[in-house]
Amino acid sequence: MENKEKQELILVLDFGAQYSQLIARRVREANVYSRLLPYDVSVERIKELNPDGIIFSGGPSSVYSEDAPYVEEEIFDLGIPILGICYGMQMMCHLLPGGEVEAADHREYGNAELTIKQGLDLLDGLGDELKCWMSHGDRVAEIPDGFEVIGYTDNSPVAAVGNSQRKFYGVQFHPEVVHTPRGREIIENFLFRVCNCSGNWTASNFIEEQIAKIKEEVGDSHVICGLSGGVDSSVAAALVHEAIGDQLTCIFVDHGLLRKNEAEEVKQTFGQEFDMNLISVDAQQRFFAKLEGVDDPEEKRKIIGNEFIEVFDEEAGKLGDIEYLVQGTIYSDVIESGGTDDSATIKSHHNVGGLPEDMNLKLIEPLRNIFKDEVREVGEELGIPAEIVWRQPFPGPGLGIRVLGEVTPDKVTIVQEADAILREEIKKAGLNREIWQYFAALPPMRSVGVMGDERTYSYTIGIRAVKSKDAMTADWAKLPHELLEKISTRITNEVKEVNRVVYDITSKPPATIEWE
Ligand SMILES: Nc1ncnc2c1ncn2[C@@H]1O[C@H](COP(=O)(O)OP(=O)(O)OP(=O)(O)O)[C@@H](O)[C@H]1O
Ligand SMILES: O=c1[nH]c(=O)c2[nH+]cn([C@@H]3O[C@H](COP(=O)(O)O)[C@@H](O)[C@H]3O)c2[nH]1
Ligand SMILES: NC(=O)CC[C@H](N)C(=O)O
Ligand SMILES: [Mg+2]
Repeated sequence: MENKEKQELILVLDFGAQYSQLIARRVREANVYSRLLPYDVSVERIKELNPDGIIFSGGPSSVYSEDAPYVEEEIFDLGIPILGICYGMQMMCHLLPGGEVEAADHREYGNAELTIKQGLDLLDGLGDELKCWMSHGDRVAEIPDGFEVIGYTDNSPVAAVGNSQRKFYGVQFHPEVVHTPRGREIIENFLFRVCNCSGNWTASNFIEEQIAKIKEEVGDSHVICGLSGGVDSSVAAALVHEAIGDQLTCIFVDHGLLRKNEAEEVKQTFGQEFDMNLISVDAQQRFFAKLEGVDDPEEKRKIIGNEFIEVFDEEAGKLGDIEYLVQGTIYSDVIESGGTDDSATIKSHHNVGGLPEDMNLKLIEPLRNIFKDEVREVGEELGIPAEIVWRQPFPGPGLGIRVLGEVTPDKVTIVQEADAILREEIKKAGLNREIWQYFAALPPMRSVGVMGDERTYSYTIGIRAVKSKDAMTADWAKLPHELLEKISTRITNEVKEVNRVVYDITSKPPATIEWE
């Protein structure tokens, strides 16, 4: 890869701002690859990564408070351009000689009008006045030696600073949020004028590069992947398959708790269209057998999780001689688990349900540094069908936690049928990409109804549809009444064992998204 164009890289150091991820996204939207790292990443590590520029995010701290987070000061000696945003600018000014930060008399939240004194690369081409968005209580009182004030607002005499020689810049406002309408241009100025990036990062470049990397690492070894048909594992598998073809074997476990037609779709797409080595394990009997008579949700989850590992382990064992395991770990997984960069030999990893330690496989996680929507972009570029790329998240235990109480094959069928109708109608209404997750659940109760002059005593289906950003909190979706009516009518007409449909109007918290 020596003669290949170097992949440009911008590091975003996170000081705990709400918007850190957004900064990283904005950079990538300009086709420059970016990574978010904790603020205390060592200068050694930064040198290794050799970025084209560094952005310091905002953050809740004040630079003069006792436990304020700082970078190692040697970072300023690397000759790498730096942009500090809000806290990031304050910290830079505080650490560099001559600079001083103090609590401001007036806090500034919301919109402000920036007057640009001079462009100095960062603000070039933006005119004299700029709408910007502020959220701060501290301000830069003295700028560091060699710096100039390049913009100010009514409340902030120092709202933007720069040292064009050292290529250090700071803005008190937030160019990454939409409320700074021309913020994108400021970020682009930093990337293209200050850091001299060319913008060479796209989904197809990413794919090319990952393929080269995987080939080099894997050599002639054999690789397995737990394929769920979900977005992440599908895209990871397709990418690795593109790299090493037949050396990859995917293992798909049909635990009988999948959605209607899901098993067929996965086999069709990956086994036939992609022509991957796909072992599809029909494990329905053994899952149902283990779940018989169990109605406690936690116990059910444990049983499903354990059985999963057993099946997976058995199949991997049969293949013998496997050196690597592909996982669809994505950036949010890494951030959530506070993980670091270097993938190591695994022990038990919850992501594939906790693989046994003695499997001792090395991990391949090609999606580790990208976001869900970028994963989807890569998936589209790889030619994975839209139904899979745009699929809503689906929990590992599947319908096992949507049939409340004891799980039986009959009950699973009821949920599958109702869920298929719900999905069809939501899609027809054009809401499928807008709603985070929507599904049917079957409570363990019956109620009385009347159908065709006959008394019925049948099941109730609960419909859940939520909007969310990260599944940590969720709002119930305000579906149009006509749509709900259609769904209800179809379910009671077409799913024989159901005589009542209810809509879940609880948010998370206090409820959770799933019912178990
Ligand atoms: N039925 C299954 N067969 C094989 N592996 C599975 C199955 N269900 C889950 N897995 C493994 O567990 C991992 C975690 O599942 P998870 O639901 O978090 O991700 P996903 O299914 O790939 O994507 P999504 O989050 O979009 O559902 C998957 O990436 C996959 O490797
Ligand atoms: O892979 C998974 N394995 C699980 O055991 C599991 N339980 C819940 N979920 C999904 O996580 C999100 C939040 O769900 P809750 O609000 O119900 O906790 C929602 O998107 C849920 O669908 C799971 N995903
Ligand atoms: N949004 C920020 O980064 C705030 C920085 C600092 N805490 C201030 O109030 O000025
Ligand atoms: Mg899934």
